Amino acid sequence: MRDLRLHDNPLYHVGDDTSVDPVQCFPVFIFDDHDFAPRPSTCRPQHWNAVHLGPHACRVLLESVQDLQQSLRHRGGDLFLRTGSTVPVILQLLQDTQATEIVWNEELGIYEQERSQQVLDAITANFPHVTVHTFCDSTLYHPDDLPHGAEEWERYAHPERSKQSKKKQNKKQGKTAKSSGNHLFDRHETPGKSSKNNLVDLAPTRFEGIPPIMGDFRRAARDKAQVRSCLDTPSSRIDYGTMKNYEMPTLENLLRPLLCLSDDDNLIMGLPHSLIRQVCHHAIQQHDTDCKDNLYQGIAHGGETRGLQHLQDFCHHHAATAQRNLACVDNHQSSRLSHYLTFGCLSPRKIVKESELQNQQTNAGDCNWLISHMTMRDFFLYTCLATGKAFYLRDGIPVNKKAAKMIVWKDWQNESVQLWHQWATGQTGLPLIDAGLRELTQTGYCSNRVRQNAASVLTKDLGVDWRAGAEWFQFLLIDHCVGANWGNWLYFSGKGSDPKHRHFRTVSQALKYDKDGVYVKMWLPELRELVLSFDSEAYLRPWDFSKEATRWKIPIVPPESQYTLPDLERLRAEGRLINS
Ligand SMILES: Cc1cc2nc3c(=O)[nH]c(=O)nc-3n(C[C@H](O)[C@H](O)[C@H](O)COP(=O)(O)OP(=O)(O)OC[C@H]3O[C@@H](n4cnc5c(N)ncnc54)[C@H](O)[C@@H]3O)c2cc1C
Repeated sequence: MRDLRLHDNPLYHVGDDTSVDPVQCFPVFIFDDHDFAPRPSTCRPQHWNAVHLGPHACRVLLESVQDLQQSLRHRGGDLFLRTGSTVPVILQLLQDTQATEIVWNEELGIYEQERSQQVLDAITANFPHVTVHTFCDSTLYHPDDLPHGAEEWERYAHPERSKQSKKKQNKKQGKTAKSSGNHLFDRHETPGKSSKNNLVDLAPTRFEGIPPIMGDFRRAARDKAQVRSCLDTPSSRIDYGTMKNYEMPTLENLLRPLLCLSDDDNLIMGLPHSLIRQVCHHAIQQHDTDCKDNLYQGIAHGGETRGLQHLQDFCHHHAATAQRNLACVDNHQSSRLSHYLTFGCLSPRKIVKESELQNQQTNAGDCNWLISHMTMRDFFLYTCLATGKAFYLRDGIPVNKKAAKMIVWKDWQNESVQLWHQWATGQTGLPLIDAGLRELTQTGYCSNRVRQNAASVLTKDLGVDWRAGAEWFQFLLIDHCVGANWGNWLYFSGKGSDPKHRHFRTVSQALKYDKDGVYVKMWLPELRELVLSFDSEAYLRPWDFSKEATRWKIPIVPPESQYTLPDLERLRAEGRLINS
């Protein structure tokens, strides 16, 4: 599901280095029912449901599959579509095609890995002669190229420290696992599996010793691993096979389990079915809407073809002047590449390659930030793999344990459920947060700045279990990716890898990153109607503007807690705080 592209995709190069005859190939995509149907939520299993793939992500997925099918058809092949449950579908396919090899790219997440294991076990049991190849192709660095074992990670993350204790290390070095080199098809056997299979090793034990701090990870990964070169589009040696194909499902079809929720069904994240249906309708409306018609350019479509065009355009015309820190970003201010990466319509190596090309052409570091963000993304993806199930625990994996202890989660009682509802539906009274949740509901996207603030308020101000926020984001985001979403939630809730324990003061953030109030006005029509002021600050903290204050809802957290100390002092000195 996360490799919907032809460029830089090892699936289309299997056999390049071995066989003489062309390889017959049947590219298949399975719409697995489990991805679209409600399942128990992680944080309130008895009462609430969640879904693996929300409506906006479904839309982008469908567009990406459609695009890939078109591209394969242009090459004389096809993308064969199936629906149902992955395991029986694959067994049936092996039966129908009499294939001797099967290849897939791994999805990076613990539950995703469990599914992959189930498929592997079923194949081993039913088709012992079939060889399985698995790849890990959604990260910048290949897992085989990263350091192995705690000592090697430490050595690359802290070369200075390591030099000092070289003597000590030399003794131990014999015990350190060896890196497996830099070959394209290096893979690790999973112990106990048939030796003919070529399986990439993504078990948590493989990543033992991975640094919990982002800077350390990036340094070690950069210094130890090379970014592998991009593969061309499919090998010309592929002979596309033919078999029965099925119709592309419609988005309505995929969203049926959500569109048909009834009173007997558990609520998705405790929220009314009407809201869930509303999100579905937004997604359906945006399907095939041309983003150029959209004033805000907020609708992002899926597919490799669009992804490659957008990447080129962004790197060459906008990356140098991008302002990704703002609350309101269109697709010139921030790259808007995340949904292409999520579904594998673009490979991270392709992004780095295009960035380097632009850097060379301008002899400047226009795209350095983008390259650096690809290693940041790897940090979250690999941390997720390394952490295993602890990644989903309420108390998380804090690097700053002392500070993490200060965050106490409220029990799920009436008060916290109400706070949760207000936050999730964009009714907190804090314009930046409410605008963010509304934008997410309608489009499936909001900027990194807004995501950070929303996470900080829910966890550090309201004390609501971070996993509820992560699951609601999982439902809403077009670019949902387990490592990036859950990892960032852990980070900003104070239960993850943020050593500084950042606490965002949302009003001050709005004063800095949405200073003209463009963003909040765009997403909060009621604020626009209520506040008719020339002073843009009135939109960012309406309760402090006398006329409007009486009619604007009082924020659910004390407003003064949402200013930095310098802002609070300045505004107090100027006599501009009325209700704070
Ligand atoms: C609470 C929270 C949840 C998030 N959930 C996701 C998610 O599910 N999927 C996702 O791709 N990103 C997630 N992010 C990270 C980030 O917000 C988005 O990647 C970014 O906003 C997407 O917009 P863009 O493509 O224009 O990014 P840009 O700012 O242009 O960055 C370029 C690329 O770098 C990567 N990137 C940037 N920041 C991060 C980051 N903090 N963590 C990981 N990768 C990053 C993304 O692939 C992004 O496309 C989350 C951040 C927070 C705070």
